[in-house]
Amino acid sequence: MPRSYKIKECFYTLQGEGAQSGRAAVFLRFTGCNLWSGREEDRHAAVCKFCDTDFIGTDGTNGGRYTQEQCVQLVQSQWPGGGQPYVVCTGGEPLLQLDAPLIEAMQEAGFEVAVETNGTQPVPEQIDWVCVSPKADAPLVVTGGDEMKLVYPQSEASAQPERFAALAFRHFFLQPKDEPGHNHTPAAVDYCLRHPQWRISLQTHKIMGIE
Ligand SMILES: C[S@@+](CC[C@H](N)C(=O)[O-])C[C@H]1O[C@@H](n2cnc3c(N)ncnc32)[C@H](O)[C@@H]1O
Ligand SMILES: Nc1nc2[nH]cc(C(=O)O)c2c(=O)[nH]1
Ligand code: SF4
Ligand SMILES: [Mg+2]
Repeated sequence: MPRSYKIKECFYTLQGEGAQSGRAAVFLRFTGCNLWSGREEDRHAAVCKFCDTDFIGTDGTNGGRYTQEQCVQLVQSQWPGGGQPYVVCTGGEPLLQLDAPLIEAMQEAGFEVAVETNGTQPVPEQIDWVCVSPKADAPLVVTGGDEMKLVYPQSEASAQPERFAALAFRHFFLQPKDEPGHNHTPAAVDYCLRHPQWRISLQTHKIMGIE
């Protein structure tokens, strides 16, 4: 039996966040995370408490259990043609499942492959774009990449931006934490004004009302 990947959902939209914001992309969302079960009753005790995403199961749009070949076919089926095909692997924590053979198969199909990761798992080196979003109190093993996208604020001292500012990333973003009843954008703006190494990343898909 070939190995299978558990996919929550797969859809075509614009990347809403970070340096690639505005770019058309297929999102491949892997099921499961190592920092939260995904169940609301466990959120208060999770390592990562502010997650905005449902990553349980395989019941989303185009979700399912897929072989490597089926994953590539699914991703290809979402791309409209033209431009540089681009896939963003996210989750949950994609690097619990995404491996070098699947990355290479998507690249052979013409895709540039990006990953959104919490930085707790090693990154296969052939990936084209690495976005790391560290979480307070989770071990950070990925200390370089294309972009650091830190959700701000995280109250814990271990997630202050200063802790990450000297790491080997090309771009440094603060992304205001989306938290019901709070507006964290002014604090993130203020931090960026005082520390020009950092830029703001707004979740523009939420502003636009798209996936
Ligand atoms: C849902 S995560 C999946 C990928 C990976 N597990 C991670 O944390 O990077 C995708 C992105 O959304 C960010 N994110 C999650 N919840 C958020 C929230 N409430 N407000 C702002 N960004 C959030 C994460 O930090 C990460 O950059
Ligand atoms: N449009 C859009 N952009 C995104 N960038 C990162 C996302 C994610 O959930 O990983 C995301 C997402 O869910 N939608
Ligand atoms: S690490 Fe990522 S997917 Fe996991 S709970 Fe946190 S934000 Fe959500
Ligand atoms: Mg999202």
